[in-house]
Amino acid sequence: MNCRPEDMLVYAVTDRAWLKGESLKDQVEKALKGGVTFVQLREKNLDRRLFLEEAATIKELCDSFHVPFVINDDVEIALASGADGVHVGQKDMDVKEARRRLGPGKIIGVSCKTVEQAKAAEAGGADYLGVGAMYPTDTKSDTSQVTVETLKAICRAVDIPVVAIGGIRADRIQPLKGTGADGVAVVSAIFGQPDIEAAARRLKETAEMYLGRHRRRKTVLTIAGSDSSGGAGIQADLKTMLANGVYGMSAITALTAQNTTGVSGIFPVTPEFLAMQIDSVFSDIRPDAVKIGMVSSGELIRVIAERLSYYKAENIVVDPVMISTSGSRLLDEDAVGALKELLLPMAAVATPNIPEAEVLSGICIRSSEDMVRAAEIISREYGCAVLCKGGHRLNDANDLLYRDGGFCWFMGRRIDNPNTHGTGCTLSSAIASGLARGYSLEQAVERAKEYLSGALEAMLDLGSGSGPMDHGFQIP
Ligand SMILES: Nc1ncnc2c1ncn2[C@@H]1O[C@H](COP(=O)(O)OP(=O)(O)OP(=O)(O)O)[C@@H](O)[C@H]1O
Ligand SMILES: Cc1ncc(CO)c(N)n1
Ligand SMILES: [Mg+2]
Repeated sequence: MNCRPEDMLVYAVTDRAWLKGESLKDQVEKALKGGVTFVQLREKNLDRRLFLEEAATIKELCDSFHVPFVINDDVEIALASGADGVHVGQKDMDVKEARRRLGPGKIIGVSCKTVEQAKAAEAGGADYLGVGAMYPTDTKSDTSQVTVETLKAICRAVDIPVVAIGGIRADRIQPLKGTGADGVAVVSAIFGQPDIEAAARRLKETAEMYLGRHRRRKTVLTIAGSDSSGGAGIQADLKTMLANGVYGMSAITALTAQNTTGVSGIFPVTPEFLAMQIDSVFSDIRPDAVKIGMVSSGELIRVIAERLSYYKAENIVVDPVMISTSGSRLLDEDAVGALKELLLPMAAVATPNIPEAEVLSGICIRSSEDMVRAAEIISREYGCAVLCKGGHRLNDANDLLYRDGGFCWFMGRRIDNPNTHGTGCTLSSAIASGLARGYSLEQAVERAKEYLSGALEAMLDLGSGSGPMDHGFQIP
């Protein structure tokens, strides 16, 4: 599925009729600042050259806000502008033909009024449905109304996200509560308002109030050590998960007596007790993703691998913690083999720092090229994606993701902050949070780096050593 329920929450459809002298770009930017989660460019009579120009402009803007962008009806403009997809009506191009032309990676939305139309659209490959008109609307005069009961029946009948559309305003959202709709698509309730940004924000708050509750909060389990100073380990993980919009849970592998200057003691739990913690969580609240941090011994690693395999855990992020920022060994040397053979093959992604990547790959890393080679060796050897983190480099904070034979760089501006305790724990937990919420690995890494940079830029300065970050920083 290329789009997620949360993308539908506030779906803005443009309408040139509301421009009133400002550009469409300015209007859409205000809507994006107000928090709209999806944008559709709808043009019915615009010259095609201008249509394409407008589409390319809005696409660039939406990309900068990480908001999906589709074109109404016109597949060719969608392809030419690089839009994320199209939205087609019942009288427009058939969804299967649209899929044939757009390919698997694009979003296709389909307008529906009945359960039969909805099921046919889903079967044809639609990624979401637009259902309406829920109320009388000026935007589309030739459309009949859909009842709340029909909307509810459609939401029950399909698994793909559903957005309600047609004459919707903030004061008309409450009747949609409990239908299962994932959000509302609006035109004049945003673009026809004097303060577009404020209108978008009010719609989002109202939609979250009445429609957000049925979308289950995503959950993430961290299996890691406790850092008494709160800057790394499960403490950093849980703070990071909260800040990244998921519900965090923890199974503790070891207690560490630790602060910003070092680790003065490690008290591992027994394998039996670690298994009990994992079982307690999975038997009651299934995690949508799992982050594995500090695991000090091979026997604890074996228990984790066995339990996660039993539960068929998904979206596993393995942070191969070996040495703390303060230089203390956190993984027994004889456990490296178990980590490689048992945990890496289960991982959606492993996130070694440079020293850890050297241990796992067996090569020295002195350059960007070495980072690529090391990540490739680990990825090919253990079958997982590998994000080789660049925090230990001097001039930048670029991280290298290697997966399926290809690689890409995530550029990071070097932040002049000596307090980097827990950066690795924080990044891997933020990645797990993104995977739990349905982002792709690349999107999850990008959002995680954005979060981490903000938490570093907050310049928290605690302790006499390399201090923790400000996890309370919220990304937009
Ligand atoms: N000074 C910095 N400025 C910007 N980003 C940084 C900085 N230091 C680290 N990072 C980023 O933080 C993330 C973690 O990288 P790092 O190499 O610090 O991991 P780590 O050594 O495993 O951390 P930890 O010591 O917490 O285990 C990476 O995305 C890296 O690019
Ligand atoms: C408990 C714990 N896990 C991970 C790290 C890595 O920084 C740390 N310092 N402490
Ligand atoms: Mg680390």
